[in-house]
Amino acid sequence: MSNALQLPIIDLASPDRFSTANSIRQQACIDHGFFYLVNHGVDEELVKKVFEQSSNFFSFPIEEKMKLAIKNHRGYTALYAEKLDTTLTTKGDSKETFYVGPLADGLNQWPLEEDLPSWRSTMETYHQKVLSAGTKLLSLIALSLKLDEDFFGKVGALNEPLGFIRLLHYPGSGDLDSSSEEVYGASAHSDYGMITLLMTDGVPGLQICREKSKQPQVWEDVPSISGAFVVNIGDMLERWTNCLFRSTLHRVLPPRQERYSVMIHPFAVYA
Ligand SMILES: O=C(O)CCC(=O)C(=O)O
Ligand SMILES: [Fe+2]
Repeated sequence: MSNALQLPIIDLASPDRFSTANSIRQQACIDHGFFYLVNHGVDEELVKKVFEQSSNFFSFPIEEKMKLAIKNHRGYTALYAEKLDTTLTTKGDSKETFYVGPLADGLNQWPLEEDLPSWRSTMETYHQKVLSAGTKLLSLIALSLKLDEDFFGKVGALNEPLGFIRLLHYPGSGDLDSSSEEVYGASAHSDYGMITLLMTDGVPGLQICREKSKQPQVWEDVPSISGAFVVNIGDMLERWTNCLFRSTLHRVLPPRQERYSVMIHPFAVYA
């Protein structure tokens, strides 16, 4: 069963920080665990380039992509290689992924510049810009918890920005083997870390289940808003707030037409 829902919209540039922090607390983080973020300062042109470059990489033949197979949590994972809901007995999620980790430690794997010009610089710029939006958002989240704006910085949660970008490609149903198995684009899970900032190409598929222990589970569609990030609270922030904030279960249905998304878990993913 699924319904469309209206998630709260949070304006990162709003001058009224205290009222924004109140909306973040109640509607965004307590009621839903998911919200839209607008006026976040990440340029639309840059987002467009990230999607173009993502599509350029995923359109390579599998042998080429496997040359960058995942190592140190960076690089390529093939279709069906990951299964976010480990209780499922199906073959895996119908998506392929490319991971870009923190920029400073030299562990990232990059496509060759001659194969994909500006690929690396596009991803590096995106990484930095989203990290900066995430830092601003965390100061509002701190305010919403009645903490000092710079609380997360002071306790060291931003010291080493362990940002991981995940580029995702969900092939359309016409490009997948038809099977009777129940395969998801991304099966049901909650995210680790503090927050996730997600951008999609607008193709539907994302759903959330706000009451994970209620049976039968109710899944609601999350429509995309052009240019807005979909932000969700991760397990660590749920833990740190003693379950006041919600790390909401979500999944992606296998899309009929192909779908791209890009997400980043900006901070403290291992802590
Ligand atoms: O592609 C999406 O819309 C969300 C995917 C997701 O939730 C994840 O990979 O953690
Ligand atoms: Fe997720």
